[in-house]
Amino acid sequence: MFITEKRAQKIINLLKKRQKDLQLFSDNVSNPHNFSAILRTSDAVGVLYLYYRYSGSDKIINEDITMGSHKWVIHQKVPDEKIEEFFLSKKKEGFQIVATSLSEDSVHFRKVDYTKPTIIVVGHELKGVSEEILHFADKKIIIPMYGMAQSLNVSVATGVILYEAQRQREEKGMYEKPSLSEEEIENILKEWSTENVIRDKMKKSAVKHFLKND
Ligand SMILES: C[S@@+](CC[C@H](N)C(=O)[O-])C[C@H]1O[C@@H](n2cnc3c(N)ncnc32)[C@H](O)[C@@H]1O
Repeated sequence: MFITEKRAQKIINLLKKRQKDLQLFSDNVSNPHNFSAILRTSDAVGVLYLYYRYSGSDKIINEDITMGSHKWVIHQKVPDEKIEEFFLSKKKEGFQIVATSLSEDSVHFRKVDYTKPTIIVVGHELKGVSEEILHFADKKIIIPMYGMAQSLNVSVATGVILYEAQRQREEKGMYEKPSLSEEEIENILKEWSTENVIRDKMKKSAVKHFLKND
């Protein structure tokens, strides 16, 4: 074990609030600031799984923006050739696919029941969500816009939608009852405890400690 009991308890408490059936898919959000802000909001709302497609070559996570939150959200890249398989398997697992789309046939984002197993799809800064993924959407949603600009920044839009999901889930008491089983919590805790994440943190604090006492 690389962590103290106190820290382990803190992680367990966090995992008890994680909403394993509220997931996010980032369809080629390409600006690391945006992607990192999305990760940070996901952590705040209790999202455990964030999937993403990314074709850029830059590092997609900016740690100055995530402020460490990326360590507590499981983020997995889905390769292009696995997109279809990914969404078909999510549907099979019982997830509704809710994709953002600035089109006229989209419904108001608050008209969706986010207490159901849901995967929310947000899209590229210029191109939006790809047709390929819109094809799998059970619902298309829009945040009403009353200004001059046609759309919101993608990380802002994600925050607005995720906090509506959080509001609905809070109302239903879904943060009071863990969605992860004890076994799942134990496995994630084990993984997070031994991952470089925590070892790095320990190393950093050890370095600080040594520096102080130098
Ligand atoms: C800047 S927008 C993309 C605009 C693009 N021209 C389009 O038509 O989709 C980037 C992403 O932010 C999210 N977004 C921005 N404004 C939104 C809104 N009003 N409703 C829903 N999603 C929005 C969506 O995920 C969108 O794919």
